[in-house]
Amino acid sequence: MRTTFVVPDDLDAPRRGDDVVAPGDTIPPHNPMCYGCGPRSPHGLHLSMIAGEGVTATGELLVEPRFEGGPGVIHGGILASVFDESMGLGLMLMGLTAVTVVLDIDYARPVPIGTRLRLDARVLGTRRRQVYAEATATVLGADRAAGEPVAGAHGLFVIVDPHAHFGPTRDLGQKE
Ligand SMILES: CCCCCCCCCCCC(=O)SCCNC(=O)CCNC(=O)[C@H](O)C(C)(C)COP(=O)(O)OP(=O)(O)OC[C@H]1O[C@@H](n2cnc3c(N)ncnc32)[C@H](O)[C@@H]1OP(=O)(O)O
Repeated sequence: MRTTFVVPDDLDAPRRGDDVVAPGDTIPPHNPMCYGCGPRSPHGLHLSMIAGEGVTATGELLVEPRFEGGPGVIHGGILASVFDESMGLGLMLMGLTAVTVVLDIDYARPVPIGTRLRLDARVLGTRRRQVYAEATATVLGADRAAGEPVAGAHGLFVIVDPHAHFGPTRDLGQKE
């Protein structure tokens, strides 16, 4: 996967939080109305990720017709949202809240509607409040050479205090 994103070479190793879900368990949505992971979001992606070992997570996404961009293929912005959320859920395994400040997507192949994608996300490391993560999307059930990713992403997230960060906007959120 080609990328122009530069990952610093002096990152601290990511540490899994103490009170987070075990490997093999579903990472809970951080907000039921979240467009990415919220089960109650009316038009959302309803993305779900499973915790892996360390600070890694995997998930699947069926590319539904409502995700169409170019004729018969996924919209690039939808795929960007999928990557943003899959990395965001993955880094919750560190037991902290962080928000995206940089999202970098590499679109390697068109992704047809009806495709089932496997998502692999992992935190690469941290530097002070910065958290670097990456993710890939691979076609499930395809005979594409050795499961080569069709797209990849890097994200830079910044750790925030959730009460301070979301306090001013919390009342604007959709009510369930
Ligand atoms: C309830 C559960 C919810 C859980 C929520 C989980 C969500 C998961 C999935 C969805 C994720 C999203 O889409 S989040 C939505 C989209 N993102 C946002 O709305 C974020 C908007 N941005 C911000 O609010 C602000 O930039 C902050 C709070 C993130 C940072 O501002 P700040 O607190 O003033 O901190 P600041 O000093 O600027 O930056 C901290 C460090 O990060 C670096 N830094 C900051 N921005 C950048 C940048 N663009 N590129 C490089 N580096 C950067 C700085 O150099 C600094 O490094 P150094 O000095 O340490 O070296």
